[in-house]
Amino acid sequence: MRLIIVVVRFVLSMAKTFYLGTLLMGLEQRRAIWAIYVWCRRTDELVDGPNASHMTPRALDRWEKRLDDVFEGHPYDMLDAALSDTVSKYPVDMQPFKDMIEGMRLDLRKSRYNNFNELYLYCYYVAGTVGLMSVPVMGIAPESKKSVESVYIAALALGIVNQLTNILRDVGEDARRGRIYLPQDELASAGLSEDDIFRGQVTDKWRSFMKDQIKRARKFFDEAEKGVAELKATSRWPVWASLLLYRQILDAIEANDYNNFTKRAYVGKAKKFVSLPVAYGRALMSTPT
Ligand SMILES: CC(C)=CCC/C(C)=C/CC/C(C)=C/CC/C(C)=C/[C@@H]1[C@@H](COP(=O)(O)OP(=O)(O)O)[C@]1(C)CC/C=C(\C)CC/C=C(\C)CCC=C(C)C
Ligand SMILES: Nc1ncnc2c1ncn2[C@@H]1O[C@H](COP(=O)(O)OP(=O)(O)OP(=O)(O)O)[C@@H](O)[C@H]1O
Ligand SMILES: [Mn+2]
Repeated sequence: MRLIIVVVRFVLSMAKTFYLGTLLMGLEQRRAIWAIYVWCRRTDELVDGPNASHMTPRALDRWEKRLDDVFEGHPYDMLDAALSDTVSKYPVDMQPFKDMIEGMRLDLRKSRYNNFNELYLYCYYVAGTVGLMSVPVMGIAPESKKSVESVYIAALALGIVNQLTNILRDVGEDARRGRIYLPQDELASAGLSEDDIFRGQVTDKWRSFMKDQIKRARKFFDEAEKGVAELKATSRWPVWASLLLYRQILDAIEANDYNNFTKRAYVGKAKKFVSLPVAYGRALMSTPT
C-alpha cells in the first residue's frame, strides 16, 4: 500500500510527469534529458533556492566557468559528469546554457520590464533556452520535411510560453517579493498602476488585462504545437504532456476568475492524470508533415 502511494505521488507531481513521459525513450536519451534537467534545476536554484540571498554575479561567473569545464570534459561532481557525458554523445550547443546563466544575472539586477520585448528576452534566457538544449537530444524525425529552423522556433516558443504562463500564474507571489514581470507599458495602457498589482484587487481592468495576456500566451502554445510532430516519435509524448499540463494552467487562471494575486492556478490531479493518455494519443497521431 505504501509503495502504491509513493508511486502515485511520484506520477502526479509535475517534474515526474516529464519523467514518466520519457520512459518511451531509450536509456541513453532519457539520461541525457535528465542531465540537462538537473543542470537547469541547479542553475535556477542558485537564484531561487534557499541560498539565493547569498547569490552574487561573482558566484554566477564561477558557475559559468564550471560549465566551460563540463563541456571540456572536466566535470566537478557527479551531476556535472552526467552533463559532460551528454554533451559528448549529443550535438548540444553551449550557448543556450550560457544564456540561461545570463538570465539569472538579469533576474538579479532587474525587477521591472518596460515592454513585451524585454520580457520576451528574459523568457528566452531562462526558459526558451531549455527548448534549444533539448532538441538535439530529443532528435528531429528523419522523415520530417520541415526545416530544422522551424523545429527550433517551436521549441523556443514552448520554453518561452511556459515561462510566460509561470509569470501569469505567480503575479501575487512575485509582487510580494517586489517583482513585477508584466510589461509596464501594457499595464499602463490597461489603466493599471504598480499599486494595483501590490494591492491585488481583481477588477474589471485587471480581468481585461489578463485576458489579453492569456490570449498572447495561447498563440505561443499554438506555435509550439506545430513543432511537436517533427520530433522523433519517442520524444513526442513527454513534450505533449508538458505542453498540455502547462497550457491548462492558463485555463485554471480563468477558472479562478483571474485572481492570480492570492489563488494559485492549479491543475488538479485528475486533469493531470487524464493529460498523460491524451498526450500519448496526440503523440501517436502527430506525425511529421
Ligand atoms: C520532455 C521535456 C519537457 C524536456 C525538458 C526537460 C528539461 C530539461 C527541463 C528543465 C526545466 C528547468 C528546471 C528549467 C530551469 C529554469 C526554469 C525554472 C524555468 C521554468 C520552468 C518551470 O518550472 P519551475 O519549477 O521553476 O516552476 P516554479 O517557478 O518553481 O513554479 C519553466 C517555466 C521553463 C520550462 C521549459 C520547458 C519545459 C521547455 C520545454 C521545451 C521543449 C522540451 C522543446 C520541445 C520541442 C518542440 C519542438 C515543441
Ligand atoms: N498541479 C499543478 N498545477 C500547476 N503547476 C504545477 C502543478 N504541479 C506542479 N506545478 C509546477 O511545476 C513545477 C515543477 O513541479 P515539481 O514536481 O518539480 O515541483 P517541486 O517544486 O519539485 O515539488 P516536488 O518535489 O514536491 O514535486 C512546480 O514548481 C510548479 O510550478
Ligand atoms: Mn522557478
